[in-house]
Amino acid sequence: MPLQQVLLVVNPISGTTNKDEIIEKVAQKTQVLGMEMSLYLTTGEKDQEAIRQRLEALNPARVLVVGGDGTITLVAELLQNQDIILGIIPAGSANGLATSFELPAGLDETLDVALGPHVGCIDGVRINGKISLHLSDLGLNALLVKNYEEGEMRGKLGYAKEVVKTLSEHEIFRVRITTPEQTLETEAVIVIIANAQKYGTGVNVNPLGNICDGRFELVIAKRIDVIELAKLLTGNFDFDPDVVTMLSVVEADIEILSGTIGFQIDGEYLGEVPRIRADIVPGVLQVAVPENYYQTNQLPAFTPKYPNLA
Ligand SMILES: Nc1ncnc2c1ncn2[C@@H]1O[C@H](COP(=O)(O)OP(=O)(O)OP(=O)(O)O)[C@@H](O)[C@H]1O
Repeated sequence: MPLQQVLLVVNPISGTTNKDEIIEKVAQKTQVLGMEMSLYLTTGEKDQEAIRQRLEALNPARVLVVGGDGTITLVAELLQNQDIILGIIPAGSANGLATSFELPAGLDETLDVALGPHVGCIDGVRINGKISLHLSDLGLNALLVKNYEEGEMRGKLGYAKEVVKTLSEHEIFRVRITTPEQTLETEAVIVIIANAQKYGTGVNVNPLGNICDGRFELVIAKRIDVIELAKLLTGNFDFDPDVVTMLSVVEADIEILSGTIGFQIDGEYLGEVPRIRADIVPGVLQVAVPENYYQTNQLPAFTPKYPNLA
């Protein structure tokens, strides 16, 4: 029988983790498990096309990704609706997706999960034709992402500096949100389109979120309010409806009535837009998760789409 193929995609420049040690360990573990590993190092140029070719040539059962959200999203786009499990080895400055799956801290434990038998699913949210797997938004945070991308300082200090700048220059906009259930017109500083619960920074914006429930949430903050922000951060979702509204939906049409506003998908700033349409694409990805993931999160058990791989 041919050996099971594993493609390891590594972004050599993401975060500060030593990638050589990870590559070495994956090589050892796959060998012990009777799998064959191939390595692809990203270059920052035409990586998606190069990975697509390797997927076609190798037909792997799994793709392990070592990088931040950018690299994971790049690979995840190629794995949609495929018979391939994604294993995440977080090694970026933003690891939002890893946070959602509560991956263990140590490298050995992370690899055991990434190569292990437990599989979860991720819904996608299709926004203006692009797939968001995590968190996207209009307004305040998109402006922060833009400022951070354009700023010269990286890391937490650079981020903090841009938070202060962004809070001083953010704008309040008028928005009309139409869902199958209702139409809502309101002022907002941010409209978050949330598939997951937390941003990569650990900020919990969507306590109700489940990444595989066939729905996504809209979190609309009408103004910046310290008390409501503290509630969000501590997972208390008894919001003052005058400040924060949450809607759980399968589709939404979001129109900016006061012109255009900054928009970001999964940490990538995409410019100002007058309108977005979003709808859920259930279970587009299969992801290796820790054994107790479903129990600790009180989620119904997930039956893999391709049980032969689990
Ligand atoms: N070999 C490379 N050289 C330079 N840039 C690269 C290389 N490989 C990938 N990249 C770039 O790395 C970015 C993705 O980084 P990723 O999100 O995985 O890590 P990160 O440390 O969280 O990054 P960031 O701090 O930019 O969010 C993409 O912009 C991609 O073009």
